[in-house]
Amino acid sequence: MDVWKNSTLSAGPLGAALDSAYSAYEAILAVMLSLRFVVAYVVPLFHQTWFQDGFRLLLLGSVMETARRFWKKVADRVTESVFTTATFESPDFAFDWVDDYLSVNHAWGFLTAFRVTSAMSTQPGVQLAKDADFVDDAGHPVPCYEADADREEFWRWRGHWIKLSKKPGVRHWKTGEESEGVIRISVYSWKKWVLDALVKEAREHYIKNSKPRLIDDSGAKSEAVIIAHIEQPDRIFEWLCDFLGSANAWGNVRQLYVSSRQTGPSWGIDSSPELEVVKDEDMDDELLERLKKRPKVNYRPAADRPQLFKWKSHWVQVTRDQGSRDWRTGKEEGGKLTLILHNANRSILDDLIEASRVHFSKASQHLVTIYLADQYGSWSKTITKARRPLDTLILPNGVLELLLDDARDFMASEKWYRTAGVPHRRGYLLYGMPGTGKSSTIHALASELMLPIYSISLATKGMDDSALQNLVAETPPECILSIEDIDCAFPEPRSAEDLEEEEEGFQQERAARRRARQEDAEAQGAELPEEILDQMEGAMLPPRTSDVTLSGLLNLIDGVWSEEGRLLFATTNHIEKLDPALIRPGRIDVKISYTASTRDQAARLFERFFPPESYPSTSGTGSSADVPRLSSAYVSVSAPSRAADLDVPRAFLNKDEVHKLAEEFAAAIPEHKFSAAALQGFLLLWKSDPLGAVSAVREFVDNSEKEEKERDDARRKAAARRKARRKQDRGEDPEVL
Ligand SMILES: Nc1ncnc2c1ncn2[C@@H]1O[C@H](COP(=O)(O)OP(=O)(O)OP(=O)(O)O)[C@@H](O)[C@H]1O
Repeated sequence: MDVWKNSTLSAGPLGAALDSAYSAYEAILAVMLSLRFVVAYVVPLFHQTWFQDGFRLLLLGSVMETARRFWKKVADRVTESVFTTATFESPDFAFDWVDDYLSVNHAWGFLTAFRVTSAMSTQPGVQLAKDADFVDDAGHPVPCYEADADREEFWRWRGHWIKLSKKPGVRHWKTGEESEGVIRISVYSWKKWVLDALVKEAREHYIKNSKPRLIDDSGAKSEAVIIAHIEQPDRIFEWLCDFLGSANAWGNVRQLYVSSRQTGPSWGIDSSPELEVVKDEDMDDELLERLKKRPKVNYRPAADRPQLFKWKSHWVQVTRDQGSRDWRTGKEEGGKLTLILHNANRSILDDLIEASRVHFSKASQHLVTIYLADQYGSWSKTITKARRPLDTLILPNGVLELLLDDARDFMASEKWYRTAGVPHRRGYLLYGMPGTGKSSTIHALASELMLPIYSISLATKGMDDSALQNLVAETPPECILSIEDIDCAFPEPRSAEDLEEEEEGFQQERAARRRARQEDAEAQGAELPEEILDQMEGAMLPPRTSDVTLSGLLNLIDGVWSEEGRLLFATTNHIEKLDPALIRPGRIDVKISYTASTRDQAARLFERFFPPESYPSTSGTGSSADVPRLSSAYVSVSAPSRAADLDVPRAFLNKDEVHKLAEEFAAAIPEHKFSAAALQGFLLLWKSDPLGAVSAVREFVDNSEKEEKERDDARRKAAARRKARRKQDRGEDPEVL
């Protein structure tokens, strides 16, 4: 038939008939051949006993297999109608609900297959009570058994038989969150409500009692949670750090940074209080006492596994991502906190942030927070100082009251400003010689008005208009914006000689200012590290000019960002350098001049230092230990010897006596000669001996005047030397000095 197949001719009806006939013939032939084969070879086999047995077995097997299949079909049908089956897959929350519920209710009681791990605080508790310690008393991890049911398990729940199986999934390396795990539950009941009730109960149990499994912030569960990222140096970062510390959120943190520096926010991780110094034979009592004063150890959580803590019955997961650290100050920048609320209700996040704000404000109500600007335009450093009572400032009568009333009135009249179409801003300029209380005034006002201070020093190297704009844009509506050394924005063309001279004067001024700040902090029992002092004065090194322009400053004052009820305080030691446009009314509304102390101020300062009924009426208790520390600053003043016997009861100076001493002290001080800072420095030397202070004040004045004269002479000589050098350089004949 190949002929037909390959033929290009059409076969036609006759061809087709012939073809069919031939096919039939072939089929008959095949059947006959098969029959012949069967008769010849197979039939005889049936006479063989072994074949008959084998055949019977085969037949039986087929029948049995058919019956099994039939039964399975029937059983599946019955199961489908009688059982309710559910599958739970991780990382869905439903997996955790039932996983936890089954574990807690010992549903896997007869199971013999487990996955055993050293306990992780994140997983639902098999054989572990919730919130149990996951390490033993010696600090070693305890084992944790988890069901690994590759076969089915039966469990009786509320009168129903339940068939269980579980395939544990894969764990996330960091959070322990599980994925690809499967739990299958079949309830022997066709009523779906039994399964429903089980799932509901498991869910409720999980929400009420269980510590949730940590979750990955990019994971599938994120739809059912709220994830919030908070970055440094935002203020909320600081509130939260403080709050999380108080909520013991870092209680179980395992990776810590340990340092003796006390900078940065408080994380609430304290060193063990029960540590005690044990005296040994190499230790005398003095050393023991000294060792007992343990330095504070600062623990910071490293970027570690997320931590879970409960806040108002809500589970909150927090992860800390570390920013970069300044190698010099150890201060961290660009850190991040990620909060995951195991709840999709956003109002809980609002509540949490509000609670942290309130907590922060309460904790710092006796403190003033000062945010310091860096040259990159961010508020990168924060310091807190004790509040400064107004009466610690000795200013001409009425000045403080005026400032305070004005600021209060301004803050209370936002509506008036709006209705009158006047920009709601108020500018104050405090100007005058260094050390007369300008910064202290801002500090005291901030304390009284309970406002944070945002402090920018225009002398900060690299500060420019755009940094200034960024900084101001980031300040909150209610704050004091303090711009120090505002005159730096107005450099004058100066000769090299002027510059050199100015630099010399500046360095002296700078040293005095640092000393005053350090002493101020010490008087409050604090210590200002060098880097903070640098920052407080903007790490100002020559040239003491700024890249900030007049228009930049005017923009700052006039710009839209200034109309939010902020109090602007500008300070300068050189009002004469300021452009009149900057300080015209509307930009600067109140100008206060700070001068060297009058006699009256000196007397008040003395009385503030020595309250009545606190000091013995005889001299001799001056702390000689203080002298070396401060003497370099305020010429040599000899402290009296500690001759008086402290055990002998003596009368204390009463109000009149103190007043009299104050007048005596003030009489020795020339009017408008010494700044309050200078007088304060002197009085600090005698802080426990008012009589000694009075008897030494004349020497102090004489020495100071002498020193000033020497300084002037030295400055004049240096200037003359420079002039002579320049003449020589020009080839002229230098005058002989
Ligand atoms: N009028 C004052 N009353 C009380 N203490 C003062 C007064 N003036 C200065 N002091 C003290 O002197 C120190 C320095 O004061 P402060 O920094 O306020 O001066 P300042 O005028 O801002 O100086 P500068 O212009 O150098 O910044 C502080 O310890 C402060 O307590």
